[in-house]
Amino acid sequence: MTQTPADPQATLIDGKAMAARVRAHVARDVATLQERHGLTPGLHVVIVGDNPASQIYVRNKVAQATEAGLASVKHELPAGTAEADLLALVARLNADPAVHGILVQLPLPPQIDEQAVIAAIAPEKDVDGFHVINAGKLATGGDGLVPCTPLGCLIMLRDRLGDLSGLDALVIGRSNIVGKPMAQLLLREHCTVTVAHSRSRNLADLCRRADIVVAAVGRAHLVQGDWIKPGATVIDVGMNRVPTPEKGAGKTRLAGDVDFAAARAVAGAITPVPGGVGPMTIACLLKNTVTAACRQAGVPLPSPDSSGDA
Ligand SMILES: Nc1nc2c(c(=O)[nH]1)N[C@@H](CN(C=O)c1ccc(C(=O)N[C@@H](CCC(=O)O)C(=O)O)cc1)CN2
Ligand SMILES: [Mg+2]
Repeated sequence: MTQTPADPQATLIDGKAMAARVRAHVARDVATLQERHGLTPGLHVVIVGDNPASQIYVRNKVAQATEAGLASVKHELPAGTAEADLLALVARLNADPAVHGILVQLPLPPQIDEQAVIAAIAPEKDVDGFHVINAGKLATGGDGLVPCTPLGCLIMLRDRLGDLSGLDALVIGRSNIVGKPMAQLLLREHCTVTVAHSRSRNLADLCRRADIVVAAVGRAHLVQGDWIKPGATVIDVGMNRVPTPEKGAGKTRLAGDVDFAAARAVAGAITPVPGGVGPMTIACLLKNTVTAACRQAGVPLPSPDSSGDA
């Protein structure tokens, strides 16, 4: 899928369609695991409080896991939950052999230390890939569990570009959840990786050199169309709420970190927001749960593929 002079628009990378393919793959693997080993991967999702966006993400996670054949359970705790009570639930799930994956939805209310909760999850059940053991394995070439959003980005990049070896990749953002693991994954793919962030001075110039741009900085439309190298692949992780006064007071819409319309006229391929990285995040959570279950049960993955497995 290359650009032609008659169609100067970049190819749209359809995260929704790709996520459906990943979920179908997961469902086939789950059916095979049940048939061959009597193993049903179990995913437990914990939500504390009533953040409306988190409620939707958790509902989607549990529904999509159930649809793929996983045993999926939601634990809803009130906003005022004490850290000790959440840690007690995590300890109970750690000890339960039917639970292969544990996810605590972020953000957590202010009385709870997120790092303490992440550290309490057994690393082999940490399907978010946030535990320091999994971060360390990713950084040192081990086979831990990889955070879902960067894993989804990598699957999209591989699908679009095939071998990434030698490409110049710019990751904008240095969070533990996206930017840092994304940079590690791209290094593992033999890219030349630059990590920029909100204080980088020469962002436009760094961007103009990049064959791959992953924007994960959380600033709507930061990346301009004329920063994009012609033909580059642009992955927009941004999920920013911007006001839409034309739709009424207080109304908002979702916007990425990239000026989509301007970048699409220059890039070779680009992810939309919504419908790009977001759906892949949840699909990769299901994929990680199957990986975790196979490792805990000591059975091989039914269909090991090359699409970003850790
Ligand atoms: N424990 C975790 N907490 C959080 C994570 C995470 O990976 N693990 N990531 C985000 C939220 N998130 C998943 O939890 C997530 C966010 C967005 C989407 C998504 O599909 N977005 C849609 C648009 C949704 C909308 O209209 O608001 C899209 O991009 O098409 C999926 C998952 C923070 N917390
Ligand atoms: Mg907090």
